[in-house]
Amino acid sequence: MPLDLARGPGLIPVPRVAVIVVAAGSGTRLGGRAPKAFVGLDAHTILRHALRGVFAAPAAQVVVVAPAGREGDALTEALETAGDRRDLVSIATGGSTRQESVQAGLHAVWPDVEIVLVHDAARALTPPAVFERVIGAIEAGAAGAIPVLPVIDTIKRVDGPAIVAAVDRAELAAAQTPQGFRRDVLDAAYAAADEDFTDDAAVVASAGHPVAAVAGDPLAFKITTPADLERARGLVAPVAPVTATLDRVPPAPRVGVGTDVHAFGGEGDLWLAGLEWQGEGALAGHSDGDAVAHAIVDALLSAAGLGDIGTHFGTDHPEYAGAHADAFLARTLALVGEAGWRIGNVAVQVQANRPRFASRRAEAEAALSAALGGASVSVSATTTDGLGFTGAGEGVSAFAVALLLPA
Ligand SMILES: Nc1ccn([C@@H]2O[C@H](COP(=O)(O)OP(=O)(O)OP(=O)(O)O)[C@@H](O)[C@H]2O)c(=O)n1
Ligand SMILES: C[C@](O)(CO)[C@H](O)COP(=O)(O)O
Repeated sequence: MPLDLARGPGLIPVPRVAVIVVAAGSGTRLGGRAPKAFVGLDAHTILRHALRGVFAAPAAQVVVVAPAGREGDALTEALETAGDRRDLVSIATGGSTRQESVQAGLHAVWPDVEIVLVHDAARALTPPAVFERVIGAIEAGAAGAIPVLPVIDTIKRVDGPAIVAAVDRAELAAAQTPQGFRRDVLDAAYAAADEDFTDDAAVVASAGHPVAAVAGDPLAFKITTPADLERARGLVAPVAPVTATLDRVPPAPRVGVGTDVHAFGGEGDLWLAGLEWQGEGALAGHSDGDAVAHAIVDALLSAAGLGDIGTHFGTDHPEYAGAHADAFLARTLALVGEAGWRIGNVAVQVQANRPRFASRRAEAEAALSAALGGASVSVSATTTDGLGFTGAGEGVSAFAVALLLPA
């Protein structure tokens, strides 16, 4: 039965659509160092690219289903993509199968939502028009609709190494996402499902509902293997000027800058440049106030185009309250690595009357380098001839520069 709603200039409300973005898979076939959704395509992750397409669709709610432990990062990606639609974002924790992750997302869908689309983050380059076709089919009366592409290869049925039969490919289609359903149909089908299916259309079909097909899009391919990742990276890479060279242009290195300031007045001993300075006054801050480490974090994140320290370590990440440099730097190293970068070098300068760095400079460089996986880190220190707040001994300032190279 069609949803009894039509688009009109303020007369009849349009049905409210939620998009569940399942991003909790591990990506074993990709073989990456991070959950697949957090692997970089360019300066941004697969999840960020997927969310761009989702936020371009007419969604009233966007539920991102994240791997356990990565909910904060998923929230960051969603909020940064949402722009002025941040109120639409919800986060859920995924399960060990796609079906469990979808179920977790369904629990987070708001009560007034009438149409639910389920979309693989791994189909990161899906054009917004695909979302519109799926929504349109449901508004027109389908209980469910999925995008499909014709199968282009000749298909055989096999038994081990033996070809058993030819299969008529005209009867086949390759299923993509977003897969959309009337909310009541999807909820009931998921509640009743007693086996594991690879897509939502199969869950709904097992509950006895017909599912319609709409045209898919080649750009909605799923990033599954390293070859898929290369293809996606090629599609998002800026086009090199034809005059530059006939050879492939390698990705350019990127530099970033960061500064941080903390006032004295914290509790306990001072922590600065990854070292504990017993007998020196502590800096105040949400974490340990290590301005040197924080300036380095900002420099690395800015070089990678990943925002700044507030983006990844703000008050919505309570696990970093009181944390020391090693926790901040290790996480930052992972973030830039997942985005496809390795550290060339980092240089940081401290402005402070105290502590005196001369006797511990090598120790500080070693501690910061170790936290950054062995990257080259140089530390310099200066006073400001009694000028400014550092000259008055009120606090510490640090300025860092970082160079990133394509991984
Ligand atoms: N437990 C899972 C498994 C998959 N997915 C999501 O479902 C989509 C399709 O999964 P797919 O990419 O095929 O699976 P992965 O588990 O990510 O990869 P692999 O099978 O290679 O491990 C992806 O966006 C993935 O993040 C999920 O949210 N939770
Ligand atoms: C929903 C889906 O994208 C349909 O193609 C699904 O994730 C497929 O998973 P699989 O890797 O093809 O099993």
